[in-house]
Parts: sequence; structure tokens; C-alpha cells
Amino acid sequence: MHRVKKVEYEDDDLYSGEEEEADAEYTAEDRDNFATLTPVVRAELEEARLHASDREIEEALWHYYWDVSKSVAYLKNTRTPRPAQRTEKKEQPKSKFDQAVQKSAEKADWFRGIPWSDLPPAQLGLIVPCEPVTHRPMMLGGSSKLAKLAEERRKKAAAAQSAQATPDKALASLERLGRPREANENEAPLSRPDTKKYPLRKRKESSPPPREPSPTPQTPPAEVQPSLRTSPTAFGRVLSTNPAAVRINNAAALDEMLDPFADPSPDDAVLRITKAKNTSNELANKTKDLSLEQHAPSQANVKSKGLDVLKIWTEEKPKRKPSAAFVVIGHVDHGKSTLMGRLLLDTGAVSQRDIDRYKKQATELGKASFALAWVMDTGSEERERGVTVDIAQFHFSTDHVDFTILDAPGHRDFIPNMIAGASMADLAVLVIDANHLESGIKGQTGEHIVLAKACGVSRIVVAVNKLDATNPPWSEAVLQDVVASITPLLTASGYKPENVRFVPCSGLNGQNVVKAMSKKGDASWVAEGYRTLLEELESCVAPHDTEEMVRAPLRMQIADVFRGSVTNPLSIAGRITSGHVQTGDTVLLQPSNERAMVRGIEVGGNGQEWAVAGQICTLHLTEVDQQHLRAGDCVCDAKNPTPAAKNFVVQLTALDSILPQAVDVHVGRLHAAGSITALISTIDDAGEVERKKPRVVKAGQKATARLVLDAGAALEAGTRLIIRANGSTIAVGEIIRAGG
Ligand SMILES: Nc1nc2c(ncn2[C@@H]2O[C@H](COP(=O)(O)OP(=O)(O)OP(=O)(O)O)[C@@H](O)[C@H]2O)c(=O)[nH]1
Repeated sequence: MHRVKKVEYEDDDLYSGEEEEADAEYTAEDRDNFATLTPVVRAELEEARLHASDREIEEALWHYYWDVSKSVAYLKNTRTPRPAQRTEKKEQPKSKFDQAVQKSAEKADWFRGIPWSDLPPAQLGLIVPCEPVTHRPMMLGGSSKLAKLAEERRKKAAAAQSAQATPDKALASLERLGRPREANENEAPLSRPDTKKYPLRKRKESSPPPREPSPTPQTPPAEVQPSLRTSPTAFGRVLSTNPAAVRINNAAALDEMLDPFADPSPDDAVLRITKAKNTSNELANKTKDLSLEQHAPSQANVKSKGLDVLKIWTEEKPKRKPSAAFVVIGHVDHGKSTLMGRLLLDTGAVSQRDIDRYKKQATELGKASFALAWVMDTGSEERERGVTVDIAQFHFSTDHVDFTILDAPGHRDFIPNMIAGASMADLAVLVIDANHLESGIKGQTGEHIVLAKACGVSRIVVAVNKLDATNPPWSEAVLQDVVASITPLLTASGYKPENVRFVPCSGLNGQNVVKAMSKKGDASWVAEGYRTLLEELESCVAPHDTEEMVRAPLRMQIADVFRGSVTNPLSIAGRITSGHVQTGDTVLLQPSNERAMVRGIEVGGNGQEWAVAGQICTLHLTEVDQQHLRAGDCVCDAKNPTPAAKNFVVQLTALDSILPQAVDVHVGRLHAAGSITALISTIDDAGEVERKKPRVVKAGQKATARLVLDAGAALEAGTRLIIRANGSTIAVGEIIRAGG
């Protein structure tokens, strides 16, 4: 008789080398997420008295994009004991033969003494070793995902190898290293090489969830209906007090936003999502359209009153409350949206009733801890994933200052939206999870610091968040660690020490955000040594509208294009960077070179006759076709416009090696494809030429270079820009010369 010991294998014990290979594809951030979320999932499973291995939990988290509730539902689904298919057989009386066999087995040891090892070699071949019948363990309910992954990777690698071997590719690589020809202003811009593809998140791409024949995961809860009170993207928020905001950009289908990470480039994905998101709340906004409450004038055209805006602005200035827009930046999940939700709740800008409603809805989605974040994260995609995608905007006022919050996404895939937010801000709030300092520094904490400075934000309040969750809670040593680690990064990026403030706080519990901490207890050091976040914000506000700025020609970058109301079918929003505008003005739109008339202006949701530099406003336009308006375009003084140009000389600080290469150029909301066609020289800190015509500019070096955009853009000398390639930032800098 062949006895087989029955061993209960854990799946973990049985995985093959493929899985190690697959692990190599996880980024540090992914591993971080696993470390944080796996125990949460395990705890929920244990509550339901279910067990799953780490690997199974990680697989589920990966499939459901870190969504704990879906992962738990999925795992529960695979583990819920199925109802017994067959009823237990009644014990049958044993046959005589069976009884005899049993007795023999008990009494006699049939094989004792049989000399198996002494068998003659000729007979050995007759003994056929029999493998025990065991099932190969399968991951996540039936199919080996990792086997599939490995197989797909092998195929991809083979395909990539054969593609690289083609002469076209080889020539393209050589050309990139060679010195490209100079492009003339009137020539067609260099076409972007076909070969340029952004790296995708390989692992995700190669295993789109969910797979067959996995058990059907719990269907996600129905999409949360957008709140009628809010509108979907940043500048819908500007209109939140205008109940007639309807997006007109319905070019992108809603299903485009369902997988924002799919393809082909992170930056392109962001742009598509942003577009699609505009459509998602259309129904809600159409409902708003039925409202009679309108701020904008109803007549088709408005005659300019010919106001002396500069004079009025100067006279009113001493009476006006200062205003400031701050962008909230930091690594994903460090608590930015939650902190802003708390700030709005405790300043009375959002009611406790609203928060309770969000709490209820969030709990139903299994995301109770995100209730405060829902104040800022209004998109259904954002709420389901618990990840901010687009800039969210909210106004609130204190006795001393009118604030505009620009809540930026922390995820690396949405960096372009973070850039758009930072380019409209006067100051930044950098949120740092005190418990995950390292991952943040390696991730977007570091990158956001650099980008915010590159966008012109020179004052920063560092909110050291989640101190309620340190070990021990409210550890002063943890705060000091954060200060010691972040200060050098800020200094290296050009922040002056007097423009940097640190605030220890907990957004979730509301400690030291608006309400000061108690002077008693373990956290008394906070009240003794630090101001609240709100106090620091108020103290950081500096005038952003000087007479020189207001007197200059009008310049405003379009951040959003939308339907303002039934009577305002075409509206744009953005921040006026220089000059002023009043109703009845004719403005020039660049690069389309089309004129439009301003028939209404809103600032903070209130109708106004005029607006000036430094204000984020909405302009209702007429006498222009929508096709001439795109996010990133420039609204100019019709008599003194910015010319559109394709060729620029730029001064850059390299964050990565730069070659003559295809790049993505970001200027606020403008996202333009182009190429660095020549490296002119490397320069030192004083701007003196170090080396002419370098072949490469290394990370940390400064250089001047020629930049050619694929299409003309209204960019002037002095404009700050950020250069990205393959989804990461490679340089920051500014335009020295436009055109020519
Ligand atoms: N313990 C604790 N948890 C917090 C605190 N602030 C936020 N969280 C939790 O951290 C998680 C992420 O919070 P979010 O506000 O969505 O983070 P975020 O930085 O806005 O994320 P993105 O916008 O997607 O980059 C949520 O589960 C919050 O409940 C805090 O002060 N203490």
C-alpha cells in the first residue's frame, strides 16, 4: 500500500519562481501600499473568520487598485463556504468483503519482511512510481495569474527585441544622439518619433482585472450621483455658487475615464480623464440649468462702461480684504483632501450635515475614513478609488483673508494637474504623513516641492499630518525628524527659510488645523510652540496684485472651458496673470488669433464689472466659436497680444539627463508636445557659459537649449515651464526668447 501524508499547503509555500519575477515589477510605492493595506484586508477577513495568504491579498489589492473594500469582497467571495452540493451519504452496512479487508489490515502486516530492496534489477522496472494526485495551487480562484503574467512578459520582451532589431529603430536611436538640424519658425515642427511610447504600468497592463474564470467579484457599488451642489472639475468649483454650470466638452466618452491608467501615457491619460470628467456630472448640471438664479447678464452683448479699472482698483485696495490662492500638494494618501475637508468644516464653509451625508455614503462604499476628503474629491471616480484625479477648487473666507483652495492630486500619474494647480497659486501647503516620510520623499513629496517652486510658488506651509497616528501619538521627535528631512529639500529647491513654516496637525481629528491644541497633556508642546494651520496661512498672505501687474497688458491662461449657464453658453476660467478686464471688453485669444467679447465676469462666484491680475475668475464670452477656445490658450489684450510661436530659447535646470529629444512641455494647463532640438550651452549659477554645445546635460546642471513645439503657443519670455518625458519630469526652467 502506498501511504501519502496529507499536507495542508499554504499557497505561499507553492508559488514558483515566476512570482519572484513578478514581484520585481512592483515599485517601491506599490510595496508600500501592500505593507499598509494588507493588514487592513487581513483584519477584515479575520473578522469574517476567513483566511487568505499575503500573496492572495496582494493579488486582490493589485487587481482592485488598492481598493480595500473590493479586495475584501472578492476574497470573501472566494472563501465563503459553498453550500454542500451533495447530501451526506448514509453510512451503508459494510459488505463481507470490506469487513474481511478491514480485519486483515488490522491483524496482519502483509508487507512485513518482503525484501523490496532486494529485488533483482530486472524486476525493478516493474515497479512504477505513482505520483500522488495533488492539484497545482492556483492564485485567486482558479487561474495562475502569475503564469499568465510571465507568459505575457516573455511575449512582450520577444516582441520588443524583434522591434528593436529593425533598422528604423536603430536609425532613430542614432538620430537622437546626433545633433539635430535647426528648425525654422516657418518650417513644420519636428515630427515626434513614432517610436515614442510612454512606459505603461506593466504589471497592471498585463493582468487587467478581473480575470476568467475567477469567481465573480462583488459588483462595485453603484456610481455615486454627483452632488448638485458641486461641479466636476476645478473651475466648475468657481461656479459652484452659479447653479447653471453645464460642461460643453462632451467629446470624450464617459467610459474613457474608467481606466485612467491604461494607455498610452500618464500625461495623456490625465488629459482624457479631465475631459471625460467634465461630462460625468452633466446630468446634475443640466438640472441646475433649470434654476432661474443667474448671475450673468441675459442680453447678447454688453457695452463697455469704459471704467478706469486701475483707478477704481487703487481706490478700493485699502478697503479690500486680502485674498490668496494656495495649492495643496504632497504624496498620494498623505491626507491632503482630508485636511482641506477639515479646514472647510471647522471654518464653517461646509456644514456638519454635509459631512454626515458624505460619511454615510462613504461608509456604504467601505471608505468611511474618506468622508472629509469627499468635500474636495467630488468625482465619482475619485470617490470610488479614494484618489484625487483633478484639481479641486473651493473658496472660503476668514475674518482676515479670502482664500481659494486648489487641492492637487498626489498620484504620480496626475502630475500635469498638480502643475496646473500650482501655476495658479500664491502659496503652497505641503502635506506630509509623519508616518510615511521616506516613501513620500522618494515619491511625490520631493517632486511636488520642485514643481511648485518651478511654477513660481515661493512660500510654503508644511503640514506635518497624521501625528495622531505616530508611535507614541503626537511624538515631538517624529515632527523633528520630518523638519530635519524636509528642510534641505526645500532649501535645495530655492525656498528661503523665512518663507517656510511647519505645522504639526491631524486633519482627520481636526487637531491644530483651525482649533488650537490643549496646553495640557502629551501634546502640549504643539500649543506651546506652533500656530494652527489656519493662523499660518493667514500670516503667509502677501499682496499678489501690484500696480505694475495690473497696469500691464491683459494675460490670462484658460484653465477650463465650459457652459456657464443657459444665457452664458460659453465660459472660460483661469487666473489673470497680468492686466485687467471689464465687461464689454474685446479680447484676443491666442494661438487661434480669434476675438471674443466679455459679456460677464465672476470672481468667487459673484458677478463683477471687472477683474485684475492675481484673481481667479470666470469670463462669459460671446462672439466667438467654442472651437477657438482650449485649456492652455491665452486670453490677451486685443491691442497688445502675445504672439503665438513654435520656437523658443529656454534656460533649464535638469532633473534628469537631457539630450536633444522629444518632450512634453507644461505651462500651467498648457500641455504641448515638442522637442529639444539643440543644447546650446551649459551654464553656471551666475548664468555664465561653462561649455558650448554639450552632447548631454546631466541632472543638476543648468543649460540653455532650443525648444520647438509641434504647434504654436502664446508663450512669452519669462514664462516658467516644466519639461517632462516618458511621464517624468526631466527639467524645469523658463523661456528666455520666444520666436526666431
Ligand atoms: N490617522 C489619520 N489618518 C488620516 C489623517 N488624514 C487623512 N487620513 C487618512 O489618510 C487616507 C488618505 O487621505 P486623503 O485625504 O484622501 O489623502 P490625499 O493626500 O488627499 O490623497 P490623494 O489626493 O489621492 O493624493 C484616508 O484614509 C484618510 O482618512 C490624519 O490626520 N490621521
